[in-house]
Amino acid sequence: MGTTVRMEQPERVMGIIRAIKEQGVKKLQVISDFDMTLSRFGCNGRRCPTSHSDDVHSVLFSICTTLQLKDLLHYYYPIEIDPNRTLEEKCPLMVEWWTRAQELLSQQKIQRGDIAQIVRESDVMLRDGFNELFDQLHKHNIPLFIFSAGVGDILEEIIRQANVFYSNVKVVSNYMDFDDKGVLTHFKAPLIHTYNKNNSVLQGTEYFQQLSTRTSIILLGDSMGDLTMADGVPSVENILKIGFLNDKVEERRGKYLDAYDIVLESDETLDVVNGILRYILMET
Ligand SMILES: Nc1ccn([C@@H]2O[C@H](COP(=O)(O)O)[C@@H](O)[C@H]2O)c(=O)n1
Ligand SMILES: [Mg+2]
Repeated sequence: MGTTVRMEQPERVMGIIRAIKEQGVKKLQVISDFDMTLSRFGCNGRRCPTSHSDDVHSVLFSICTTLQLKDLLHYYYPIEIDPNRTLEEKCPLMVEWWTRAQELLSQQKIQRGDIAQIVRESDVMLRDGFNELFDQLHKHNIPLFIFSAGVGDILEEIIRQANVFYSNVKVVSNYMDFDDKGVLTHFKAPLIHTYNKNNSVLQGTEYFQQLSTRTSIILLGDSMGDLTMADGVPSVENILKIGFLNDKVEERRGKYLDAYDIVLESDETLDVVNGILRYILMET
């Protein structure tokens, strides 16, 4: 299926991009979701796994756990993306999903040192064009904040194995906690799920405060929950929201077009993002 780029207000979008360019690279920061935004949604006709590893057939997980994680995914994921349910309905169910999945993972006696193997065995893939995105941001000293409800230890290892975990990349996510023998016992608080990716889980990080001069933002997400990721930025002047609409495209298009400035349908690449960045970074 071909890729489609949609915008409800193309003139407004051009205005935001021009304003970001005029403000200059020193004012820019990128805030991005990880799973299904920086990583691919589909590969070879199948769904790619997320950093939760529900679909990873790791020799380190019991078959029973793999099946239970899959059952959870099949039950809760349709709720997560249901455009007809309210946030009030979804939030407690998301907490339930994350809590149950984290408990299952915590029973697996995963060793800190196993994470690299779990990632190597997994089919998780970054979107085509990830090298250009990470390299350009690093070259121009543009901070990249990855705000993910996935598993931080796994996603950090994914970008490390892709050789793009540069010094300008900061990750906030759900992190594993290990005992003194390096065995996973539980996950650290706060629990970050799809619909609480906002300032409420960033207390104490001071990340956005340190970047208070970076008032131009490019926000990348794939969920309606990703739209609040920049809420903690003190004084936003220009924000360009780019949304990957990966699944249930027809049903969700209307809401995505209302919320995101640019909506990318069936696009497994970062080409549009890279094209916009190239234009912004181009010397005039
Ligand atoms: N057990 C779980 C729980 C959630 N997911 C998916 O992970 C995504 C969250 O990560 P982001 O980087 O996108 O914030 C979310 O969209 C869930 O569908 C999962 O795969 N397994
Ligand atoms: Mg996502």
